[in-house]
This record gives sequence, C-alpha cells and structure tokens, in this order.
Amino acid sequence: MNSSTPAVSIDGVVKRFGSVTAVDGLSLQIQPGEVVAFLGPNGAGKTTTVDMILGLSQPSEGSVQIFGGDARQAVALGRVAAVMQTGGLLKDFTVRETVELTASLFIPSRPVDEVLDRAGILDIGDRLVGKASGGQQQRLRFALALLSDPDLLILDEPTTGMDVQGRREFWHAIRSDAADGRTTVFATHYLEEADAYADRIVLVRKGKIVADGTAAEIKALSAGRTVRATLDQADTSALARIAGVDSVDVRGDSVLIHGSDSDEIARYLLNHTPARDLEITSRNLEDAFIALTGDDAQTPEGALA
Ligand SMILES: Nc1ncnc2c1ncn2[C@@H]1O[C@H](COP(=O)(O)OP(=O)(O)OP(=O)(O)O)[C@@H](O)[C@H]1O
Repeated sequence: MNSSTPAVSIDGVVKRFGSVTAVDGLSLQIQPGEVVAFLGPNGAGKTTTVDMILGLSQPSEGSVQIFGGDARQAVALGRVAAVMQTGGLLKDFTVRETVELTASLFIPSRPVDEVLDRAGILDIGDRLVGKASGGQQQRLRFALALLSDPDLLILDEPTTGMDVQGRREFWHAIRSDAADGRTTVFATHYLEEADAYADRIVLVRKGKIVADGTAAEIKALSAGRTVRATLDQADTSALARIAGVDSVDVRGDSVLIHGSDSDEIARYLLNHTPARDLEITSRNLEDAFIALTGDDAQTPEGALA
C-alpha cells in the first residue's frame, strides 16, 4: 500500500437479493483518516454496502477493495473492525470476560483495560452482559472493535440505545482516533449525528448515491425554497422544467414546487399559468433530507454525487 491507496474503494457495485436490487451501481472512494457518514432512509442499502466493505457478502457486480486488497483479508489482519447493530454477545459472560475472550482469539494491539476505558465501560467490567443496558452493550461492541487497533472502523447505527452523554463520549472517542489517522465509516439515520461528526456525508437512496459532500455542501444542495400555489390541473412536467426545480408535488388543487430559485418559479407561475395564492417557504434540515431521499425525490440539479 502507498499513501495514495484509498481506505475503501467501491467501484460500480451492484448487489441483488433475488428480484431486489439493494445496491444499484455504487462507486465511492474513501481516503485514509476520513470520517464518512452513510445516510439514508430504511432500505436505502446502507447495511448491504457495509456488509460488502466487511467482506461478509460479495457484490453481484463491481468490486470492493479495502486498502487496495480483499476485504476479508483486511478483516482477518485486524485492519478493519466493525460495530454492528445486533448480535455477537454472550449474555453469561461479564463485560471484561467478553473483551478478554475476544482478545485471546487473536493478537490484540491494545490492552483490555485500555479499550474498556476508551469505550467508557471500565467501571462495569464485572457486570454480566445480559444485565448490561442496550447502550452499554453497544459500548462493549465498540470496545471489541478497538482491540485490534484497526485502521478502518465500520459502524452500523453505532449509538442505538445510547443516552445523550453516551453518544457524546462515543463520538469524542471516534473523532480523537480519526485525528490519529483512523478511517471511520458509519451508517446512520440521524442527520444531526452525521452533521456533527462526519467530515463527509454520502446520502444514499434506493441503492444509489444521491449526494456526496461535506455537511455544508449537502445542506446547500438541499436548501432552496418551496413555492405553494393554488392551481387546477397543473402541468407537472412543464413545472419541473423551470430552472432550478427539483420536485413538483400536487396535493388536491395545490401545487408545491421546490427549487433553488423561488423567484423564477413564482415568475413562471404568475406569467404562464392561472396560479394564485402563492406562498414561499424555506425548508428545514429534516424536510431537505426527505426531499433528497424520499420516494418522490429526484436527483437534484447540481448534485454532488
Ligand atoms: N438478505 C437479504 N435478502 C433479501 N433482501 C435483502 C437482504 N438484505 C437486504 N435486503 C433488501 O435490500 C434493501 C436494502 O437493505 P439494507 O438493509 O441494506 O438497507 P439499509 O439502508 O441498511 O436500511 P435500514 O436503515 O433499515 O437499516 C432492502 O430492500 C432490503 O429489504
């Protein structure tokens, strides 16, 4: 590997499960040290992509390379570790025994106490896993992932079940390891988490990347305004052709048009249609996410993907 080798290189990947295409032609390169959020609604293909990065499944088409090589090999060498949503913990072991047992299976690079401390569970080392809360179990999975001191950490909904303080401590640990060069990829539903902690957000919808950029770039992309007007029998395809328009939604006798240039939309409606009662509103962040990833979303003009 040389310094220009990407940590993750996904090239034209398609993953099908029978008639379902979970990942549909995805290409993505992640450089060492980046913290990247995979954001998207249920069923967007986040977990399927994460599984392929971990070598747990193979693409139907295309290729996935981790540090220039095979994903399974990178995992076997301890260069890649993961914190997944469920599974993998034995309830009758204590928290510390779980970490010790895992450490005994390979040559760990970090001492047990250090990873327990890093994950914020040093004080509950003697607690049975079955008695640990959901958030504590999630921290335990994090501790296990840190044992090999991986170069690439994959997190699937990592903070599920964690309280506010737990989330903050968790992300603090992730960011400080990123500063030391660790690459981190996490899948989430939470826009706020991606916004606050990722260097880069990859927005996926129906197995495709719909936007890829910094949080600021994504927000700028999904900004814009909605123009609502009363308009019978709206010609939606004509409205969709107005410069900067990315969605047109008809609700009863109202039409909602979203785009980057609300003046242009209003001008068109007033000059070329019998539209009346115009209202112009800004979207909040959550609306923007839905606009980019919802069922009616169209890839916005000027998309960063
Ligand atoms: N083993 C499987 N067999 C059949 N279909 C699958 C399988 N795994 C995933 N899928 C389908 O592939 C699509 C993508 O699923 P995936 O779990 O990757 O989405 P996701 O973005 O992680 O969703 P969520 O946010 O709900 O975790 C879904 O339609 C899902 O039903």
